[in-house]
Amino acid sequence: MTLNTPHIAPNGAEIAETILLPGDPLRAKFIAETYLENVTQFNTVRNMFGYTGEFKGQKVSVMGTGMGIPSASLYTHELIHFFGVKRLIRIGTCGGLSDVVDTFDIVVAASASTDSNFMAHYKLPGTFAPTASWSLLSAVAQEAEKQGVKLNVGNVLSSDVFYKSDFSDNKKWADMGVLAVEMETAGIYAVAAAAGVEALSVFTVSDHLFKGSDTTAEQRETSFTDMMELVLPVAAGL
Ligand SMILES: O=P(O)(O)O[C@H]1O[C@H](CO)[C@@H](O)[C@H]1O
Ligand SMILES: O=c1cc[nH]c(=O)[nH]1
Repeated sequence: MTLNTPHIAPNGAEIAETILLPGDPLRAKFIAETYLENVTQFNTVRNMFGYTGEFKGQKVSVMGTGMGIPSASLYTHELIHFFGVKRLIRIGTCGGLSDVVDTFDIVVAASASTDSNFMAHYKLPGTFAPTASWSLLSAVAQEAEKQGVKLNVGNVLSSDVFYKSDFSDNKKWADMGVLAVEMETAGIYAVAAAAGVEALSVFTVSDHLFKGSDTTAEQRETSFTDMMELVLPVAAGL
């Protein structure tokens, strides 16, 4: 039976139980073309490209989520509930907030604060704390140790607002020890938690909101490659 949803139409093509989720669908295409073998494209709806291939013989999918919690939570819901995805690894960019983080560092979200109202729809009798899967987080930490890669593991802010009307809001999150800002993780962690599946977000710091960044194309390329080399063996369960 071929199952399609309003936003994902594989027409019978396989989606792996583990999926990498960049925000940008063109980045999903680049990852499939650069790192995976025996690739098939499983989604083109709204140009939110999705692919399944193999990394060292193990099936892995990769698909864009778009930007923001409404978009990312919609795709992760469909991937989990209609296509049987069990492990979701967001691979994104983020803006550095904390002093301990520098541009091009790798950040791993152990947890995600948010200014979004998304959690309200769960109607919980309190405040939900979106948290990473320990098995994915510990696997990435072990892989980083093996590769000698430095990680910044902690809380990130998943914000609904890229251009804040009051820039000092960023400082308030930084003062709470929040490492970096991005726009999807709290929603992805909540959707995964509600479904009892695993999720983790890993980022490269593309800019720092309080430190000047004088960056080169080569540095950007290297930091992306470092993140991919860290995450791919984990996604493939190697
Ligand atoms: O690089 P991606 O994964 O899209 O992530 C970050 O970049 C976008 C904003 O430019 C937001 O989606 C934010 O979360
Ligand atoms: O969401 C994001 C991503 C990168 N840089 C930012 O400042 N915000």
